[in-house]
Amino acid sequence: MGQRLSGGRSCLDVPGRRVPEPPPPPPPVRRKLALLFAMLCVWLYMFLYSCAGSCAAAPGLLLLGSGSRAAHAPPALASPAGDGTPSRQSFRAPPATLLAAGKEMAEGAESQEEQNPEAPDSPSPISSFFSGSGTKQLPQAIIIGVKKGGTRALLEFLRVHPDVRAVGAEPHFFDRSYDKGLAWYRDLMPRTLEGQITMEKTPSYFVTREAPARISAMSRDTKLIVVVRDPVTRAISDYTQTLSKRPDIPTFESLTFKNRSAGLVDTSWSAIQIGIYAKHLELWLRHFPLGQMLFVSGERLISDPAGELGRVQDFLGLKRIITDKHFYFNKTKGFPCLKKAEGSGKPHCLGKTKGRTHPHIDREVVRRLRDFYRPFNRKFYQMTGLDFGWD
Ligand SMILES: Nc1ncnc2c1ncn2[C@@H]1O[C@H](COP(=O)(O)OS(=O)(=O)O)[C@@H](OP(=O)(O)O)[C@H]1O
Repeated sequence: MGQRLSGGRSCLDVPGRRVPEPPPPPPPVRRKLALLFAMLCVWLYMFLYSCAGSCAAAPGLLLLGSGSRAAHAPPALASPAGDGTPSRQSFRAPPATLLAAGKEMAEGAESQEEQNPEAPDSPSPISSFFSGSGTKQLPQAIIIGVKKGGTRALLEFLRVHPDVRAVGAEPHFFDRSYDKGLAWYRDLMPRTLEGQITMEKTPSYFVTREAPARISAMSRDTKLIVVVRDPVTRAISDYTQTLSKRPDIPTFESLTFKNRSAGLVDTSWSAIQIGIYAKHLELWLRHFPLGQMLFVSGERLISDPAGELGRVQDFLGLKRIITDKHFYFNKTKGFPCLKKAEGSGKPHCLGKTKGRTHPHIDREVVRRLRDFYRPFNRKFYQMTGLDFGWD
């Protein structure tokens, strides 16, 4: 008698013969497996595609999928053609004029930020994996100043954001290399995906007479960030930097005055001139509305980095991803540091050239300088609508 596999009669039921090997899984099961496999492939592809930009900027895979690109895209800067060609271009210009000139001995070599290890252009392994994706865009946001304000700290902190891609070194395009043209400038930029913001920082732009018109010619929509710091401390910081390179320069006290007994401050010394923020800001306001500029407190960037970063992310139209969870206070360094740096994912403080010990400055000179800056500071508070509390 034939064996029955199921309750009903089967055409395989042959009387007197054994049932052959069990048949392969019925077609619906195989189809389901194939469908599952296909879905897995599609999901994997979408996952890799969506994280391409985020991974490239994020400290590690922990931030994957946290991107907010499309929802927080900045105003488009790209040309109507979408190839990043700016709508208004300006090529071949004479060299820019530094407003803050003079006292050559205590200037010059220090007009450029020292090469520092926290400003790598070399991408992380993940970034390298995705380096072929995206296109190079002109920056939509620039940290234009001020020198010694805390500009490197701000950029390094911002780079943690998956939607921010920034060039590591200072390009100095709008002050020193403008004649090289916008195509040259754009080529310095990292690749970005749609919705990611391209940024750079060059603090000397804030005191470069030609910079406002030139940036506006690139794009009137460029967002400008200025990190400001008490101009007296800033001047001492500036001097300290120069002193570290040229220990033979005159004292801060002697460089500060044209005539010390008369109390006449030397405004031609760049260390002094850069801190007259109201005067520089006037030039920018001829080309940009105030609302397109964000003033970051250099002091609060140290005391409350997450708070200042919150303001910056809002200004850039970014989701608030960088929070106090990203920072810790390093007692040895005496500054906030990143728990996970962009690229390495390891704890990271800024290098030795940031956070130097300042030399002692005669109290009377500091007092005179405070008196000198007070009216300019007040004007600056008035213009920006922000009281930085330096007086
Ligand atoms: N987190 C953190 N770590 C280290 N340093 C910090 C940080 N936040 C702000 N700062 C302050 O940044 C000052 C240097 O400013 P900049 O980066 O704008 O300098 S530069 O113009 O690019 O040379 C630097 O000035 P000095 O202290 O005078 O060296 C620092 O006070």
